Formats: sequence, C-alpha cells, structure tokens
Amino acid sequence: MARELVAVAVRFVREYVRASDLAVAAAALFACSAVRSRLSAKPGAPMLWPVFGIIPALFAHLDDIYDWGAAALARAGGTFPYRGMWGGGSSGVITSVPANVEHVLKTNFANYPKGPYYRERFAELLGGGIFNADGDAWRAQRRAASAEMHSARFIEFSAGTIAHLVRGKLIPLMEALSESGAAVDLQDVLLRFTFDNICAAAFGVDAGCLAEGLPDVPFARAFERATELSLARFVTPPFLWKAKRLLGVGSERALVEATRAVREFADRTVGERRAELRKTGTLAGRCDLLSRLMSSPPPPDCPEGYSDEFLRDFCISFILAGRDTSSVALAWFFWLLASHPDVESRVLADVVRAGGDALDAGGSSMDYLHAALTESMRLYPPVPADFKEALEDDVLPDGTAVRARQRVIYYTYAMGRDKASWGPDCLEFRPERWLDARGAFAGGTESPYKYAVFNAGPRLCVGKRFAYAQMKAAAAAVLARFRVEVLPGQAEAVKPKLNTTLYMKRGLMVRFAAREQRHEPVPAAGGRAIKRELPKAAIERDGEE
Ligand code: HEM
Repeated sequence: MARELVAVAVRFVREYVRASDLAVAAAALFACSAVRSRLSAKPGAPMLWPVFGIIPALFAHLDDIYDWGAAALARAGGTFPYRGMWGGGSSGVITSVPANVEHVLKTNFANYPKGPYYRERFAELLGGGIFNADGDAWRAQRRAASAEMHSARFIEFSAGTIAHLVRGKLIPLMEALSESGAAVDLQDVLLRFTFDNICAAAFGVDAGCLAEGLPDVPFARAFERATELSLARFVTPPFLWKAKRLLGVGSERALVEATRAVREFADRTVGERRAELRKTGTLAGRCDLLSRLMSSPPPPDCPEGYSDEFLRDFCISFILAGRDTSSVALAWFFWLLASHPDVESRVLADVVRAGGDALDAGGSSMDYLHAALTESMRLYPPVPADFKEALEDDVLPDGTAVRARQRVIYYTYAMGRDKASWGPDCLEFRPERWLDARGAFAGGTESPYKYAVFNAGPRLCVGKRFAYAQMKAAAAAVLARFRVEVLPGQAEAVKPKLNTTLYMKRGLMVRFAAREQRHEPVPAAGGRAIKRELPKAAIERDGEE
C-alpha cells in the first residue's frame, strides 16, 4: 500500500511538476522560514537562520564567542531567543538580566529544574548524584551536603587538606621550578592542585596529580575524558550520539570506557571504606565527605542508610563540581595581577599584614585578597553560562515568554560585564568596588542575582566557602614567596576556551621568581581558624535561601 502511494506521488510529480516549480516552492518555503526566524529574534539579537537557527552566528564568532555573546545581549536589551539546529527541544532564551535570573533561580525555582535534557547527557558519569538530580533526590543530597560541608569538623579538616597540599606539594614544586628557572603552565599546576584537593575532601584519598614529576594519573585522565565526552553530547545531534550509544561505537564507546574507569575507582574507594568501618567499627578518625556520610545516622527518608551507589554518585558529583572551577579562577586571577602591578602590591600588603599564619590570625580575613578574587571572577566567571529547563510555560520579569521544555540560559560572563549592573568601568579590574570605606569586604551586600558566579538561590554552590578558603590559601602562599612572571607574548594566546568551564585555551606559561623577603601566610595544618577566615558579611550572604 505504502509503495503504491509513493509510486503515485512520483508519477504525479513527474507529469505535472517542473523543476522550476520545485525551485520556486523551495525558495518560498525558505523565505517564509527566514521571515519567521527573523521575526522571532529581537532587534540587536543574532540572526536565527532557517533550519540552522543560531548555529551559523556561533560559528562565525567561535574565536570571540564570549565577548560577542555579551555584546549581542547588550544590544538586545539583556535577553534574546535562540534556536539550535536539531530537535530535542534545543531552543529557549539567553539572558543576563538579574531580575530574570532571580526569577529562574529562586522565585519560580519549582518551574526550572536542571531537567531531563541535562540529566540524560550526564547520566553515565553522574548517575543520580547531586549535580544531576532534581526534586526529592536533589533535596536529600543537598541537605546532607550542606550539613557536612558547613560543619566545624569538615571546615577544620578541609583547611588541613588545603594547608597540607599547599605546604607539602604546591610550594615545593614552585621552589624547584624557581631554582631551575623552568617555565610551567600555571593552569595545569592549579588544575592538579584542586583535583588532589577535592579528592581528599570528598573521598579522603590522595589522587597524586601534584606528586613529583607531575605524573599522568589514570583516574584524573578518565574523569576529564568522561566529562568532555558527556559535554560533547550537548553539541551533537541527539539522533547521532544516541545511535552511537546504541551501537557502542566512537565517542560513546570511549565515554563508556572512561566512565567505567571513574566508577571503578569510586566503587573501590567506597568498598574499602565500608570494609574499614566493618573491621574497626568506626570512621571517627576520618572527616572526608564519604566517611562522614557513611557513619552518619540514616536520614528519615532512607532508614537503611545510604547505599553504596548513592555514596559513589554523591562523591563523583562533588569531584565534577569542585575539581576545575577554583583552579581556572586562580589562573585568571594571576593573569590579571600580571597586568595590574598596583593590585598585586595591595594584595601582597594584605597578605603580609595578615602575618605569620594568616588564617590563624583571628579576624585577619585578607579582605583585599578576597575582593580581588571576587573581582577577578566577575570578569572571568569559572562557569560562564548555565541553564535551567522550564517545566511549564512562563513569562520572565522582562516580559520574555518561555515555553515548556525550553531552556533559559543565564550568561554569567555577560552579567559580570554589564554596564547597568557595574557602571561605566565594568570592564576594569578594580577590587576596590567590593570594599567599604574602611577597606572591609562589602560584597556580601551585593545581589547574588547580579553576581551569579556561584549560582544563587536554593542551588547556590555548596562548595563556595571551601573554594574561597582554597583560593585564598593558595594565592597568599604563592604571592608571599614568588613573583609570578607571565612569559611574554601571551597576550594574544590567553583566551577562554569554549567549554562549560572557563579554561584558558592554551594555559598560562609562567616562571616563578623567589621574592627576597619571604612571608608565611599558609594556614597551619589543621587550619584552626578557617571559620574566622571569611568576612562576616560573606558568611551571612552564604546562608542558603
Ligand atoms: C570558584 C569555584 C567555584 C565556582 C565558581 C562554583 C560555581 C558553581 C555553580 C555556578 C554551581 C551551579 C551549577 C548548576 O546548578 O548547574 C555550583 C554548584 C555546585 N558546586 Fe560549585 N563552584 C566552585 C567550587 C566548588 C567546590 C570547590 C565544590 C566542592 C567542594 C563545589 C561544589 C558544588 C556542588 C556540590 C554544587 C551543586 C549544588 C546543587 O546543585 O545543589 N563547588 N557551583
């Protein structure tokens, strides 16, 4: 029957339709689609092409995509619609308007989960972990994560792990490099530092990325590969990656292999910790997240205690969330310091003022350093854009309509460079904008929806305090001992990579020159006073909403 219908259709076309008719019909279709696309975009917004949507515009600006996107948002009044090329609901709006961001992240939080689009793409690597979860599954993990991470015990432990890595690995490595005069990619060194740090905090294990000779670490490599391959699904037509997944070929096969390596490591660690608990009857001597969760009383919604699978997914999510963000933030910070010697002197003065053990010096919070890091992340946010998926039709505060299953992308990079939010000097690196008249950090009073670097609302980054402690300890220790000399000729090369994390495309080559006078700002192992290290205002701001 179907065959007959096709045959009739072919005969009809052959007999009654000429090639020129077909060309006219195609041109008319294309024109209608172009007009429709053009009408659906806002004045100033990038062209939405028939069939290809925003893709041609993105390709034309691959080299300066972040700044181009920020300029397009500014021209379009802060929000514009976009459409991808393939189905699967790849359309929505891009915004940098703080009121819209507040609406999505807080006011109408229930309508904007991470959603199935995100979850499906990270399913293999993250399973049901916090980063991938919504609803009750997310809430339960969030409660557990907040309780553990904000406990005095974890804060003290994590300060100890930071101090241990900074004193025991990072500084000796830089001393050796300084003595030999060798250049190194600072971004790579920092990525190794934060990977080791998050593995120690989450699992209580030394991943060994900062070990002598900076070895290749299979677990770290597998983790990076699995993340990259999961992210590739966001820019690949779903029919393509799903077919590859079904057949077990190409990038999908590589993803399965990388994920298996990550999960084997995590499963082994969880298994060994369980065995230790069974053998010794307690994990009281261990403070990492895995041990704390394993030995905490079962939550009401999970009377039999956390399953091994839950613990594995929880820790993998933490590694994904915490492994690269603070390192890229530090890399951009050192890059900015290199071209702002006045800011560097003020940071150094702050570090010196903090004296001996800066983090132990009660009340000495290195506010200027805190402000300089905050300012650096305004210009170079480690997560340059993020998105949520609408459950139901909605209208954003600026009047933009969002349909169910569409995405709202909030563009943190553009938000940090928005004149309306930060004034005419919004492109300048000026830590002073975060300080009050007495030089105390006053950023805690800024709206988190204007500075969404750590997200905001109920899903505010749960590792924010940890990240600041880590970045401040590393920056203070390095700056007190070395001048970080950026190798000349990199001004053109240091560009952000197109990724969900704002890596530098080709890293940052530096040399370390020992300072004549040496200061000792690293926290003592055990880091007793890290609780006091954050300015009060920042602690208040951190409170989850
Ligand atoms: C400068 C460093 C950091 C930045 C800029 C940052 C930024 C963010 C952002 C934007 C999100 C929201 C992601 C989303 O919902 O799609 C987030 C969530 C999260 N971050 Fe961070 N992060 C940093 C460091 C860390 C560290 C060191 C840890 C772990 C110790 C961590 C743990 C988490 C977790 C677990 C979540 C998920 C929270 C939830 O969904 O409830 N982050 N972070």
